[in-house]
Amino acid sequence: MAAQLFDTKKTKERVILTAIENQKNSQNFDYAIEEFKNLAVADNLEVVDVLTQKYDRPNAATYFGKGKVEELKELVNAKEARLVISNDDLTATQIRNLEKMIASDVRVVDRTGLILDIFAARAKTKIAKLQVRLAQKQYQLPRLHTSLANELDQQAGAGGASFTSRGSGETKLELNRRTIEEQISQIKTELKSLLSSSTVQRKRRDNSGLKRVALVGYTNAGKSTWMNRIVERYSQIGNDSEEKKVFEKDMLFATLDSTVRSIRLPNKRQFLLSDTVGFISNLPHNLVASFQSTLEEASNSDLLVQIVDVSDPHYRDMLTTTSKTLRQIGAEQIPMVTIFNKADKAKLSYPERSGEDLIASALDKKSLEAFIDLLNKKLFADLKKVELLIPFDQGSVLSELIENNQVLHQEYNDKGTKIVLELSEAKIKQYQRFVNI
Ligand SMILES: Nc1nc2c(ncn2[C@@H]2O[C@H](COP(=O)(O)OP(=O)(O)OP(=O)(O)O)[C@@H](O)[C@H]2O)c(=O)[nH]1
Ligand SMILES: [Mg+2]
Repeated sequence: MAAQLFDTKKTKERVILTAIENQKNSQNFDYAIEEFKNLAVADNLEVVDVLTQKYDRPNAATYFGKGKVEELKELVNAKEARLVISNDDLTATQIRNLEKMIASDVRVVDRTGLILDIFAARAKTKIAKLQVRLAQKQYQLPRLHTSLANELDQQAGAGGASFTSRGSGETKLELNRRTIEEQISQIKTELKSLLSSSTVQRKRRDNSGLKRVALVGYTNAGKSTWMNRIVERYSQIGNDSEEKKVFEKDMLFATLDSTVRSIRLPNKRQFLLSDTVGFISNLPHNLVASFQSTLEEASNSDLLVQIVDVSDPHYRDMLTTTSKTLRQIGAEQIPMVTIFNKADKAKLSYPERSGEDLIASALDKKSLEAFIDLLNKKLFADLKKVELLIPFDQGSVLSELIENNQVLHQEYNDKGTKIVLELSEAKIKQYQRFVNI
């Protein structure tokens, strides 16, 4: 990847981006190009030009039409680019043909390859690194062709081939196919053993019965920042909240793994909050396991909190991308509130509530309170007020109830302690025998 290969050289790979505008994407085409450019920049590449063509169906052999490929070739020479990236996925044939027609030392890759490259640079934990490597291998396999095979000859056994690296080894396409297949099965085995001993599993098996809230939304919207502000203020264990913080940074895909934290509000209501990987259009989510766990996290929630950067002129497109992704993963039925974040930057007044929405800034204390207020209303709407009578010999039940719930009223009679509190249906069932009727 760019980061691996060029960090030492301190030069950026010069790249030309290419895209086809068709009936389907023409409405948001400008935005699609901007998003594409941002991805390239996130991969430490220097975009020297963008070449587009209006075309309803990409050419099966060369993606672009013949004339356009000529134009691309001239542009590559004029701008001294060594890399061409297509906004659509390319087949092995298209890659091979384009590389042949442009120049032998120019690499052609596609958007999915680019996203995987960014992921490879961002992955920090051993599991995340292996997951991305697995995705890269699975992605390479059907796209294997001679020049990639050369590269793999040199890289076999190393930490995963990046598309900006080049080799000049002997071509052994079949051998390389088998090598990749073996690497895939090795990575899978390694991942399996790592995952079985990791906390990821423990989290999945969580049966605390606590409600789950997932922060979702477009990449760089401020999800991790909200997570950290909430953890700082309301984390279960106050003192080590520093340790519980997640990585927040002004970059695409700062977060690659989902993280779950237990939150306890001053009114004793508790829930699990998860920070997830950011969305972007045409996300290769079936490829990357870290996405799958994120998406699982989102689709197993009781409430989604969508964060959107309202200071971005394209925030409406970002909302559309998020709803499309949620639909794809079958999470569109889960109740959702939307935080129009970075209101400070957008110079809007905040915090301001409108129905299920909140205009807010993650940097503002009042916004945090408004957010918690909204959460309280949405997440705990199913709580019912009940009166329980706890006999005196059931002291531990009473203390557990007091510890975990806000007690609205408490008094004693000759049979035991009478308390009034709000409980979920499930909890009412659990304490059915104490319900005072
Ligand atoms: N001005 C301003 N900046 C914010 C606000 N919320 C977040 N940021 C900044 O936005 C950048 C991105 O924040 P993150 O929390 O990392 O965003 P994310 O949604 O987790 O991004 P990914 O993990 O990359 O998908 C950081 O530099 C934050 O400091 C806000 O309300 N106002
Ligand atoms: Mg994040």
